[in-house]
This record gives sequence, C-alpha cells and structure tokens, in this order.
Amino acid sequence: MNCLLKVSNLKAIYLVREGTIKATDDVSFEIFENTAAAIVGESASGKSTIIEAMTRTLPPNGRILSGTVEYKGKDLLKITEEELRTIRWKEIALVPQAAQQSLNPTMKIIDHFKDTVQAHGINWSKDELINRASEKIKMVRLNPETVLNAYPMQLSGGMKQRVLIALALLLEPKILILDEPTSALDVLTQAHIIQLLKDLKKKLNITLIFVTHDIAVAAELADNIFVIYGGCLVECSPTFEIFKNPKHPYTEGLINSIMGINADMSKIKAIPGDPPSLLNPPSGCRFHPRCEHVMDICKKVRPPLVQLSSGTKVACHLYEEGGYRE
Ligand SMILES: Nc1ncnc2c1ncn2[C@@H]1O[C@H](COP(=O)(O)OP(=O)(O)OP(=O)(O)O)[C@@H](O)[C@H]1O
Repeated sequence: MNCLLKVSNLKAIYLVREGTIKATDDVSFEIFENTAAAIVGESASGKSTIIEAMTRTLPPNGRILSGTVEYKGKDLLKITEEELRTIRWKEIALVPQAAQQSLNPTMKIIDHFKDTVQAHGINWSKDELINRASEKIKMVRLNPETVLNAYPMQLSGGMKQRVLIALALLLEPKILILDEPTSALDVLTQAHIIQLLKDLKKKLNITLIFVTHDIAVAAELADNIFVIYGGCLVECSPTFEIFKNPKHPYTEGLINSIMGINADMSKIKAIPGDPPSLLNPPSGCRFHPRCEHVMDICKKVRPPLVQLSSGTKVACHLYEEGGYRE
C-alpha cells in the first residue's frame, strides 16, 4: 500500500493565561492511499488539534512546536502559504467540525460554490460552475435544482452536511479530512452520511481521514483506527484487528463502553475516572491514573509506540519487550 501522508512527531499546544495546553504530544502515523482512517478518542482528547495542526488551520493561540507532515515529498508544515493554498482544496480538503454553521445564511448554496472557486483563482464560466456544482451535489445524493438555489436555513442538518462534502469535493481533492462528520445528526442521517462516504471513497478513489468520538462510527467506515488519549496516540491498528484484539487498556475500555441495540447491559463497562487535564497532564503514561493494569513505570516513563507482531502499534508498558502481554 502506498503511504500518501506521513505525520511524524507532531507536537501542538494552545497558549492560555494559565500556561500551555499540551493538546497534541508527539503524534506519528501514516495514511495509506484509498483508505479511510479514523482518529478516535473522548471529547477534548486532542483529535481536532491533530488535523488542524496537520492542515495549518489552528486557531491564533495554537502553536506547532515540532513535527513533520509529509505529502508528495514536501513537508506541509514548512512550505510557504502560497504553496499551501494550492494544495488546500485541490489536493487536501477539510470539512471542519460544526462547519454547517459556517454556511453564510444570506448566501444561496450556489454562491458558496462560486466563492470557493474564486478563492482559488479559478476562472470557470457561469455554466461550467453550475455544471460542476450540480455534479457534486448529485454525488452526495441531493437534487441540484432545489439545493443550489436554496439558502442554508432551508436545508436540514443532514442536507447541509452533504452540501459541505460536495463543496469539499468541488476541486477533486485526493484526501478528504472530516472533523466529526456525523455528530449532531440523528442516527438514521448518520447512517446515510457514513454510507455516502463509503460510496464516495470507492467511486472517487479518495483517501478519507475523519475524526470521531464514536468508535462505532469508526468501525463502520474506517480501514484503520488511531486511538488518541490525552493528546497522545496510544494505539493504531486495522479496524478488524482493533475490535478482535484491542491492545491498549484505553482502547479496550472504549470498545467495552459501546452500547449496541441488543447489548447485554451487564457487559457494558464505563472507563473509570475522568479524562486528564492537558494543562497539567499526568506524568509517564497519561492514562495511568485510570488504568487497572497500572505499574510503577507507568507513572514515571512515557511508553513509546511499539509495533507488535499482529501489526498493531501500541504505546503501553505492558507490551514492551519482556512485557507480560506481548
Ligand atoms: N483555541 C483553544 N485554546 C485553548 N485550548 C484549546 C483550544 N482549542 C482546543 N483547546 C483545548 O485543547 C484540548 C484538545 O482539544 P480538541 O478540540 O483538539 O479535542 P477533541 O478531541 O477534538 O475534542 P472534541 O471531540 O470535544 O471536539 C482540549 O483540552 C481543549 O479544551
């Protein structure tokens, strides 16, 4: 499989009055062509920060301290703003979290397409713009005749999410990044969006990276799952492997806390304790205060990400050489 995007040792913080929020700490992973990768973790674990750092869209108080994001032989963190502008949308498109609210209520949907094209200095005639926008709107299974002339308030949440996906596809990117594409939608609409993304990936040979707090959504759509805890990558594995044989105690906890419709309630187990403060994160392994397998070393030394024979990568002292689980 071809590695399309390689993130290495990414570290990002937010500057706040009280100090620094260590939101992404030394995160490394690879994204393979034509696959879907899910970045999964609890709320405030640093998932959005990873994709905002990767795409250089952090808010003004965000800072990238170190790391590289390699794409086609270039480090996206080092190229000029000008170079980055040519890659954004045309090669890598991002649908941010809660982007539905970013649709301008006073502009028709077609004008959002027009703005996107103008922002990238592309000179399409009016007819060409309408044709291309219609094609993308059809791809997300909406009717261009009604949707392109509608204002955002005339569309449901699920329709707006489809419009945003259509907009992101307008310049035919190779990588589509989506932050929580299904949150704030009812379960049926969620299922439709997941199916739509699966179909688009197949039809367009596009690579998907998406953020979700819901490991069940990741199970539906992702080929590979990256589990984030307290700003750190704790496990990365093919989806089937992670569900068959989760390695990190936090991943086990996430999977055990899924509530299926036919779930045996006695088997559902919440992870004890609260997510860590990223202002003053715990020493050593950030999960140690909540871990039922905690050892002395976990409190002092941060576990490195190691590759196991199954192909899974895990950052946990239980799996280091001589560790009893491996
Ligand atoms: N602009 C900001 N200024 C200060 N702190 C921030 C800022 N944005 C995010 N944070 C903090 O950084 C940490 C990681 O936030 P992030 O949004 O990346 O997490 P997340 O896993 O995507 O959460 P969610 O699923 O709730 O969106 C959190 O502690 C959050 O409060």
